[in-house]
Amino acid sequence: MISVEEALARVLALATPTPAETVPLAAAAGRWMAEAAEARRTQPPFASSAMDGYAVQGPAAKGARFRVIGESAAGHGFAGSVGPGEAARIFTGAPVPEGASQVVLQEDVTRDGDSIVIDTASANANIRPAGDDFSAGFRLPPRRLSASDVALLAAMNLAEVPVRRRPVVAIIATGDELVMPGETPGKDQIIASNSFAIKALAEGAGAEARLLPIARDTETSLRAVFALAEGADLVVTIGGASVGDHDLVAKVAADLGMERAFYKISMRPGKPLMAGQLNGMPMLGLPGNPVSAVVCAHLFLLPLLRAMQGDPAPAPAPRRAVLGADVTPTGPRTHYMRARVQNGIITACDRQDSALLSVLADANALLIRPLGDGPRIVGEAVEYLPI
Ligand SMILES: Nc1nc2c(c(=O)[nH]1)N[C@H]1C(S)=C(S)[C@@H](COP(=O)(O)OP(=O)(O)OC[C@H]3O[C@@H](n4cnc5c(N)ncnc54)[C@H](O)[C@@H]3O)O[C@H]1N2
Ligand code: MOO
Repeated sequence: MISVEEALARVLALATPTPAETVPLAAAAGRWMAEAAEARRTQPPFASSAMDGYAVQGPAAKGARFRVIGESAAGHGFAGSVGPGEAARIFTGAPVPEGASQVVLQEDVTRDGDSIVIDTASANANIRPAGDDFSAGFRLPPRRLSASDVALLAAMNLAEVPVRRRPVVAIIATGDELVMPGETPGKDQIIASNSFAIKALAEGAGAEARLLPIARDTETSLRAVFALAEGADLVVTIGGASVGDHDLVAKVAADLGMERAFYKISMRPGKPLMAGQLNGMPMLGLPGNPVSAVVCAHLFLLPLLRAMQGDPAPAPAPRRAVLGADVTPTGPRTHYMRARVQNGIITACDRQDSALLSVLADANALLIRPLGDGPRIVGEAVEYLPI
């Protein structure tokens, strides 16, 4: 069995970035940029008013009087210039007229016909200089686009953006015991659940996920469903990864030409994970136990999907918290304990069986217990991954 770190390195070595495609900005949130973006203009392009008020040659002293000679509104600047003793009515976002150096808030003046008198003096200019936000040529390095990023790209006057094509993930649940939610299971059957978590996680990471039909525990059925994965960028199987007589995924994948990167990791849950390259496409064989599949997805599938979209640092980033309750020593496998973290305090869930979806759904973190770690007590610092 190899370590989690070694397994992650081998999984990431399977990643090839997907090709770039150009999408309209309105469809770009959540996508990974394929290259840096460059601002086509300066923002703001002119010195603009931060307030509604009067543009004057400042600083305007208390009691000073100015004659209002024009108006500058957003989208309609004042063509003239403001001299000593003169003011232009101005609104937020409007260009500051030539000659003006201060915008006095309208709340701080009394208007008297064509004049204003300053009631309250202020040192604030209330002017945003040209280029205060960014200048033409400003570069946004490649990253996964947030809502704020797409607004920034819009302000940079970019209508579309080159991004990595969404990796297409084919998800294959395996097992004679499985039926789809809503169907009527036979007396020995259960509902396929893992596939929905894996699909949701993959989509959350920017992938396009396809749920293929459930493969039955026969070589023929598995082969048939593997064939449906053709054209995907990544194939993920769930279950059938262990050593039982009906665990056929490794055999069928090998028969189909999978070059194995590894099988089995010293981690808990998730020991029987397999990974490799199947006809030029990376393949992850997740264990069937629901929690094992989801833990493996957080640790390996999501980093792989990030790497396929060009993320230069795709590995999970552990955070730190202090223990809210004691934990017992770990065994010979790194243990990813389902846990709840709140306000920097993390507490492992009472029950850690890898079949318990109700516990997983209650958890918001995986408490990382290094293999061979001793007992840890309340207040000790530990690492965790948010889930
Ligand atoms: N003799 C041994 N037995 C097992 C070992 C071992 O080392 N020696 N490892 C155990 C560990 S650890 C795990 S994890 C499981 C993994 O088994 P498989 O990957 O072969 O998964 P299955 O046997 O197909 O299923 C396990 C469990 O999960 C349920 N399952 C499977 N797929 C789904 C799905 N899509 N949705 C919901 N539930 C699913 C399945 O019904 C089983 O209950 O092996 C241990 N055994
Ligand atoms: O390693 Mo298994 O994944 O304990 O349930």
